[in-house]
Amino acid sequence: MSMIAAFYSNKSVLITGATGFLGKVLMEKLFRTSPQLKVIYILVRPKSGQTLQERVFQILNSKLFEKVKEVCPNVHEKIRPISADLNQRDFAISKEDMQELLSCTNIIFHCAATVRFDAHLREAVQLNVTATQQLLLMASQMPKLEAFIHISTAFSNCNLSHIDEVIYPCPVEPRKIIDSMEWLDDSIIDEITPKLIGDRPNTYTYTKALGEVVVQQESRNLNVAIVRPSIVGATWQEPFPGWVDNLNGPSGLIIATGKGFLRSIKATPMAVADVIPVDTVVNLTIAVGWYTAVHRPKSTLIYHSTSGNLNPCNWHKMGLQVLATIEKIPFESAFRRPNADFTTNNFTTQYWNAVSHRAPAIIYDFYLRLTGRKPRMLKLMNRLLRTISMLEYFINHSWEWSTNNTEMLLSELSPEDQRVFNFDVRQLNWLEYIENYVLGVKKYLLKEDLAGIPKAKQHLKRLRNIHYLFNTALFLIIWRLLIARSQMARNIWFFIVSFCYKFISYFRASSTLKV
Ligand SMILES: CCCCCCCCCCCCCCCCCCCCCCCCCC(=O)SCCNC(=O)CCNC(=O)[C@H](O)C(C)(C)COP(=O)(O)OP(=O)(O)OC[C@H]1O[C@@H](n2cnc3c(N)ncnc32)[C@H](O)[C@@H]1OP(=O)(O)O
Ligand SMILES: NC(=O)C1=CN([C@@H]2O[C@H](COP(=O)(O)OP(=O)(O)OC[C@H]3O[C@@H](n4cnc5c(N)ncnc54)[C@H](OP(=O)(O)O)[C@@H]3O)[C@@H](O)[C@H]2O)C=CC1
Repeated sequence: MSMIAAFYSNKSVLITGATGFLGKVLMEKLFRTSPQLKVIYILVRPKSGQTLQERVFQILNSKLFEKVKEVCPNVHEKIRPISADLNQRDFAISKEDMQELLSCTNIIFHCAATVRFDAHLREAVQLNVTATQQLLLMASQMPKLEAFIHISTAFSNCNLSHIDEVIYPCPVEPRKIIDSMEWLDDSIIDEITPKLIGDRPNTYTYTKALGEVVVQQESRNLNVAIVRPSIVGATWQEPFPGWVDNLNGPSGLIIATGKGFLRSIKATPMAVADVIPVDTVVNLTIAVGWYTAVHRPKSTLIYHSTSGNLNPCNWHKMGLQVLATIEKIPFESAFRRPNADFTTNNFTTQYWNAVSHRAPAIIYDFYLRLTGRKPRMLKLMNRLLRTISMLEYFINHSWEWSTNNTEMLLSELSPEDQRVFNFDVRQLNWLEYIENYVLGVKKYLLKEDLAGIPKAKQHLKRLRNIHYLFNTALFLIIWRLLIARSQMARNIWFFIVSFCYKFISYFRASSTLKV
């Protein structure tokens, strides 16, 4: 029997961010491996016109939860959604709910965050720093609490190239930042943001670093641990390979490549692509919860959930495998034939953005206008290029993360736990993983049926013919213009024609001689 699974039986777990990508997989795994778990409280806000119950219902009825329902048929009774908004004071939780949380919670997994790279500093501080501080305050009033697990990111210190499993100090104290956000107006915050974030690329990584310092400073006598995942990708094995449900990280770029929108990207091909499957992160997180509660380490331990130092893959290999898979399993209704390349400097990037991204979008918009429809492709392309410019930092740098604590934890697990909560990334076969990832993007994100593959292939053939036709027409037009206007072009043309004529005549003559 798995010791970790047994540990979670009869426990009351509190998860923030349970409706997010990582949170859903965490909840699924906890229920599947510990069906005797007492309850999972999830802090949820109503969203997109859906009530809490409707949101939970939607999650439980998704494909991700199919296996759970087999082992834990009453799973819906064990999820207790609590109305909460982490941006509000006391999270806007009702008194009764707060009382229940304070008196019953055994383990907290704090996953909620804003992961947007362009979030305004005030918004990012509120969710990634202030809410963490408030949650710690709440946790300190929970008599039954055994462990508080905070999910951060491996990029919280991306201004360094070698990152250890320690908390690095921030030049300005998080408390001062929290206070100043309350009285500074937006224009002043906008002005000081670049100075505060320094050599980090965005407010996200900066506020996640502040969040870690808050965890260290305000954890009092709680058992606290921090998990730092790198770029979280689709599931590797569980509950099934390739599951993904949002566009973050590589997923959006895989779609953009497969649909033929993204044809080139500025990247360092040999830089490490530190992607980590979401189920690996979740297995580590659950094991960290167990270890922190049972072994009560004296200090806050940080665990890196990264792949680069144990089983590295680079962007070149990843890109090639993405393209190879898309060729086998094409996406439907592609805009152009998928054929992406890496550029390495600003000039070639700008050139290919103009020629390969914006020009076809302008031509397509022209076609839409001619056929009486509203042009939309250039707008879409500009948004994609803006998104890519924000991700570029992460595909043009390499980092080294030490994984001593993660490896120590792996060695502490029984063989059964190592199997059930496998986070040994050395066993990951990248080519297989990427293939399943692309397939998962097609099935679960784009919701495309595999029966449509022959039609998608047919569409790509049509696009190839249009491409050839377009290039031939373009060549003929340019040639016609040149011939009409330039004596030199005419001379070159006559030289080529006479050269070809002589060449053919020579071959004819030599073959006649042989006969
Ligand atoms: C030799 C040949 C080789 C061949 C070569 C082949 C080459 C081909 C290669 C093939 C691929 C190989 C893999 C390479 C992947 C590398 C990825 C690295 C990522 C690392 C990041 C992780 C680091 C840190 C990890 C962490 O710790 S944190 C988690 C990560 N956090 C995020 O990833 C949030 C990012 N996003 C935002 O920050 C917001 O999205 C925002 C951008 C502000 C826009 O924001 P906004 O414009 O306001 O609006 P949105 O609604 O958000 O989006 C607006 C529109 O863009 C769409 N769209 C949103 N996203 C994405 C996305 N990703 N990718 C694409 N599209 C996206 C959305 O569909 C919407 O489209 P539309 O509706 O217009 O049609
Ligand atoms: N995805 C990645 O590549 C990586 C993620 N991480 C970390 O993992 C954690 C989870 O990320 P991920 O699942 O990808 O992110 P998602 O964006 O998918 O999920 C974020 C979660 O936070 C919740 N949330 C946001 N704002 C509020 C609020 N005001 N009140 C209540 N809940 C709120 C969201 O709820 P709602 O559904 O209502 O919006 C959602 O459940 C984060 O801490 C992130 O920093 C770390 C490294 C990489």
